Amino acid sequence: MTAAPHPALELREITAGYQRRAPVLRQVSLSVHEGEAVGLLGPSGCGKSTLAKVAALLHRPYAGTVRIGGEAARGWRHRAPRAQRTAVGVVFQQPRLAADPRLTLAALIAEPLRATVRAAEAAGRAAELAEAVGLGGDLLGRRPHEVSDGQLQRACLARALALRPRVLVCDEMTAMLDASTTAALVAVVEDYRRRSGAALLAVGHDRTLLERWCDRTVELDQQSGTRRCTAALRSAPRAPADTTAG
Ligand SMILES: Nc1ncnc2c1ncn2[C@@H]1O[C@H](COP(=O)(O)OP(=O)(O)OP(=O)(O)O)[C@@H](O)[C@H]1O
Repeated sequence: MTAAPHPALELREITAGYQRRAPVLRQVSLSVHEGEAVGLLGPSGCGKSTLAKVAALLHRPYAGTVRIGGEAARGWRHRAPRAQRTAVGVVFQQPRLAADPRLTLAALIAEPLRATVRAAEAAGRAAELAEAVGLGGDLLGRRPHEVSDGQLQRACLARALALRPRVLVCDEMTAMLDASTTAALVAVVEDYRRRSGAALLAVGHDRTLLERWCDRTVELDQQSGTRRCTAALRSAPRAPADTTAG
């Protein structure tokens, strides 16, 4: 009998927030397996983005364990080992806050590659990634303020995929986008997942989208009576018979 594979992403009993005595998340556990897509829903302010940041090794929890591919996180933010940092790609809701305004879209996409490959190779790969996310070559020389939110989000997704992450965290990636751009970006993520077997944690408010997109959804609940919301997870399977993003 072979042992069950480690989840691609495992969050175990995570307690996290911004004040140790009143954490936003209390002992929240969630696993996402290789090739699996999990949608994370819940009311505004209950801690979805906080959990996403913990999963992306960008926010250190007060307690609990994060495992990427079975290996416990060995640091947070820039102190995380490069191999662990690059194993998780992340796309945020607001591309203008996430993207360095000084960089062209080409440089933005290529930046994560520059540590490992020569500039010319990084530029070539950035052009391929841009094409994969539907970003016209004529836009690659522009800076964030010269493109739309949807175009900039496409560049941010291309950047997140540049190092071929084993886990992709999309924190309200499509919240600011119209239906056709949403469908296009979901299709890019799905194509990447199908080819790579990567795990997806997709955070959002759009229940219909996440129930169609993901294999299952989990819900962070707000417990009434607490000053801050405390999370408990409920799980639901994918909506039947519908596998495409609307
Ligand atoms: N940097 C911060 N410093 C202090 N408190 C914060 C910080 N970021 C978030 N919070 C608080 O932590 C709680 C959870 O925030 P979080 O952004 O994780 O919620 P969310 O479920 O993603 O909300 P939304 O759906 O509105 O995006 C909120 O009460 C929020 O005000």
